[in-house]
Amino acid sequence: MDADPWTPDELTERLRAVSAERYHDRHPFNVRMHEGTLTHEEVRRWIANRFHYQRHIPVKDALILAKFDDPALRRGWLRRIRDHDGERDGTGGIERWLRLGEAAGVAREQLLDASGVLPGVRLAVDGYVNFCRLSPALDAVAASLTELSAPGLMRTRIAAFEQHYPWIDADGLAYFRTRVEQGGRDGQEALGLVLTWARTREEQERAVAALAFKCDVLWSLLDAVDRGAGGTT
Ligand SMILES: O=C(O)c1cc(C(=O)O)c2c(n1)C(=O)C(=O)c1cc(C(=O)O)[nH]c1-2
Repeated sequence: MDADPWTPDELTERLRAVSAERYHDRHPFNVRMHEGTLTHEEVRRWIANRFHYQRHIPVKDALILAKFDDPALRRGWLRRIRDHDGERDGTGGIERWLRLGEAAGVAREQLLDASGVLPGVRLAVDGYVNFCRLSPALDAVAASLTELSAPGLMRTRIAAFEQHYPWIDADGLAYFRTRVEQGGRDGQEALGLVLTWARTREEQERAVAALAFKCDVLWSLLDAVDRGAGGTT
C-alpha cells in the first residue's frame, strides 16, 4: 500500500530540512566570502561564473512557463522573466549583475562572452536548465524552492561585501538588494504551488528530491569556482 501523504506542514518541514542541511550558504567558498578572506581574483572569478547561472535563470523559467496551461499561472511566472530581463535594455537583474561585475573590475564584455566560465559551472547550470526542461511542472517549481533560503543569504552577503570588500563600489550591490524582496516573494509563491500540487506521497517525495537536486547544483557550482582551475578570471 502507498504511504500516507504528509500534511502541508509536514511537507514544508521536510523541504526546509533539505535546505537547512544542503543549501550553499554553508559551502566553504561562501563561508570564506562571508568571513572576508576571498582575494580580489576569487571574487571576480565568482562574479564571472555566477553570471552564467544568472543569465540562464530566465531561460529555465521560460521552459517552466511552457508547462502551464493556466493563463493566471503563466502571467505570474512571466514576472520572474521580467525581473531578470527587465522591461527594456539597461534594466533588470541581468543588467544589475553586469554592473556588479563592472564595480568589481570585470568588464561586461567578458561576462557576456563567457570566457571565464569554468567547465564544472557549465555542467551545473546545464544540469539545472535540463532538469527544468525535462521534468513535470511540480518538480521544476520545487527545484526553485532554494529561493526560500536566498533572502537570508543575500542579507549576509550585502553586509559581508560592505564590511570586507570596500573596493567594490556599493552601487554594485543593487542586484542583491533587489533579490532580498524578489527572492522571498518567489519562494513563497513556489511553496504555495508545490503544497497545492503535491498531493500523494510519491509527488511529495519528488518535490523534496527536486529541492535536494537543486541544492547539489548550487553546491557543485561553488565547488568548481573554489577549485578555479582552467578559467581565465
Ligand atoms: O546568490 C545566490 O545565492 C542565489 C541563490 C539562488 C537560489 O537559491 O537558487 C538564486 C539566486 N541567487 C538568484 O539570484 C536568482 O535569481 C535565483 C533564481 C532561482 C531559481 O531557481 O529560480 N534561484 C535563484
